[in-house]
Amino acid sequence: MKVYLDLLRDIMAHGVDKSDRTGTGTRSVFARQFRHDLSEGFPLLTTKKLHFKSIANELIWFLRGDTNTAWLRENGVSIWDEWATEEGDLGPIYGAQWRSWPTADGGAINQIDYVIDCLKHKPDSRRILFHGWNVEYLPDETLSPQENVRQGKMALPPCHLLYQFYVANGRLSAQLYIRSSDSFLGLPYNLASLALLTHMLCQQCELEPGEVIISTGDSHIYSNHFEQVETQLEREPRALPTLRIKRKPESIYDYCFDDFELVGYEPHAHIAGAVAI
Ligand SMILES: Nc1nc(=O)c2c([nH]1)NC[C@@H]1CN(c3ccc(C(=O)N[C@@H](CCC(=O)O)C(=O)O)cc3)CN21
Ligand SMILES: O=c1ccn([C@H]2C[C@H](O)[C@@H](COP(=O)(O)O)O2)c(=O)[nH]1
Repeated sequence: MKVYLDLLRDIMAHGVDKSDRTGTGTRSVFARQFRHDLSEGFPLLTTKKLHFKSIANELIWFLRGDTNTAWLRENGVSIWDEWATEEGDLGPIYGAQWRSWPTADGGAINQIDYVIDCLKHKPDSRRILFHGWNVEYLPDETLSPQENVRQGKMALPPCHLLYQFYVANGRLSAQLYIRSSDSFLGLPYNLASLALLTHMLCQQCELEPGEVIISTGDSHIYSNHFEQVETQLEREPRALPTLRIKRKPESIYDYCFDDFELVGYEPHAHIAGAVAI
């Protein structure tokens, strides 16, 4: 993933050192974009080993509309634990907004159903998107994630916000806007997750995978990840794996981790880095 490594180089070389909410400190640039053609392989980093199980299960969990960590924990994923209440609640984060964006009359809108319907019946639409930034439920930054959840707010405001889809010549492309991007830890997850979602939508809607495009707002590297980033930049990228989906589930909501197989994933060793809370 040269495009990803180029972004890391760009941030290290041109970034401004800024303070941040977590008190860690970041080096940051604003507004970047990179793209990857899915016919060239599945965009899972090879310059460090990624835990694909966490990535796939997090996406399945979002699609379930789930916002409690219990299901994630049962499925071996701990990446959301630090922000959850003792009961595992995270407030109305991603899954809630994707699957049941609340309406003024007490109803809910399933934005994923809307996207699938567009892809099947109106693929030329310029309105094929879903959004997570529901301002009514954004947290109060002066309170902890857990206090926000207890007040009915999100534990964290969404980072990967806006997913837009585009069909041309039977190929589905997807662009994701990430307002704030932890480029060492979060971004590799966001990229692989976007690619996986695109593959799933292709299978469900009988389309071929096109490009994935990531556009980032505040694109940062935390100061306690600089060393890890340097290590990664010294490594030679390897061939990307390919994704095989072993069966066609009945709907986008029926995938499980075992449906996916990564063929030829031979990354460099994992590089640990602390997550800023
Ligand atoms: N600072 C920060 N960065 C993020 O990327 C992030 C947040 N906060 N808060 C909410 C979610 C949770 N996400 C996370 C949280 C932790 C890891 C992480 O520690 N990943 C390790 C492996 C951990 C594992 O798979 O169990 C890694 O090396 O990738 C990744 C994404 C993405 N988000
Ligand atoms: O999917 C995700 C979720 C979170 N992040 C990162 C981006 C920031 O480093 C933090 C969120 O802090 P804010 O102060 O709310 O921006 O989490 C990510 O990169 N990807």
